[in-house]
Amino acid sequence: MLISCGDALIDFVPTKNAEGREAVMPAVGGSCLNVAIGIARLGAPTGFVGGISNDMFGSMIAEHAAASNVELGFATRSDHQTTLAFVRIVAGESHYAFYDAETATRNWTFRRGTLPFDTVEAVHVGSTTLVNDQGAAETKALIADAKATSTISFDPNCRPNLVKDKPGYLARMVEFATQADLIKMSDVDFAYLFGEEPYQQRADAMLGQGPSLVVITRGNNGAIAWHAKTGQIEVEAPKVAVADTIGAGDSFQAALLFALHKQGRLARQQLKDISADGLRRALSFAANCAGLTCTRPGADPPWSHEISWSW
Ligand SMILES: OC[C@H]1O[C@](O)(CO)[C@@H](O)[C@@H]1O
Repeated sequence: MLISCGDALIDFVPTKNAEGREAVMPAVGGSCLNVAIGIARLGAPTGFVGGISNDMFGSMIAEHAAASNVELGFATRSDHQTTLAFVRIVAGESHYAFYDAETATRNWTFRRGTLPFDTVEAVHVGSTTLVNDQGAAETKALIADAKATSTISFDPNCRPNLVKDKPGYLARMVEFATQADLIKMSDVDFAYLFGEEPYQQRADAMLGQGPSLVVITRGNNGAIAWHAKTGQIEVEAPKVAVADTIGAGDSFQAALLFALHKQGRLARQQLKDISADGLRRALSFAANCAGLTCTRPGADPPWSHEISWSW
């Protein structure tokens, strides 16, 4: 099975009501839950680790995840409120205002011994969970136990307005990156973390510290990957009518992990040995799944019956 560990929340997605006035639509989100939902909908057994509230929004999250076939037995349910994220789209980019003090997402603990790591092919971590000290510490403990048997996937999914101490956050992101086998980030995240540094230079530095695959997604400009064995591979994004980009990167990550799983290339050594052709197919599959997600509002990754391309 695959595990995604981190944030689950409700996004309030901008829309218009029948009179054309501004309105918001609640939609289940949170990068790490989106990744779990994306993998499960494509058809691989997937569990979610993180906090889910017992409140009304928490029930909405749990029902939505379960309906997408995500195993929730490893999640921590609590009476803390659900994190809420209000989204505004500015020049095509999603901006988030988080209501996240003392929420269920922050009050999650990794319960040692409860996860069957010997049957877990990969663990995905990242996003807003890593902004606060407790979430980062719990995630580190989970990685320490998972690392011997499972591939570690990481997406910083930076949300700058949550970051209070940027140098500390940057150091933490670099530390998580060195723990990962597979790193994916958007071009916007890259610019936030590393400024004008050339992609290739940073990717090479990351590959030298343990990871075997680094991917940068670039919206409608596709994605570029650097792999220790196959070198640089670039794939295009499909041309689509964009509703919004919420969850597109999460959908990309879910589909990439799913494709590698289907190819039998997700385990650490298998990923190191993947062929250029296999990696290109997996990346194209991911770009197509992300494109489909962009055509619908909120984080709504595709189900296997909705896709025609193969991994
Ligand atoms: O996780 C932080 C935010 O990022 C998203 O996952 C999209 O990538 C949203 O659903 C969420 O509000």
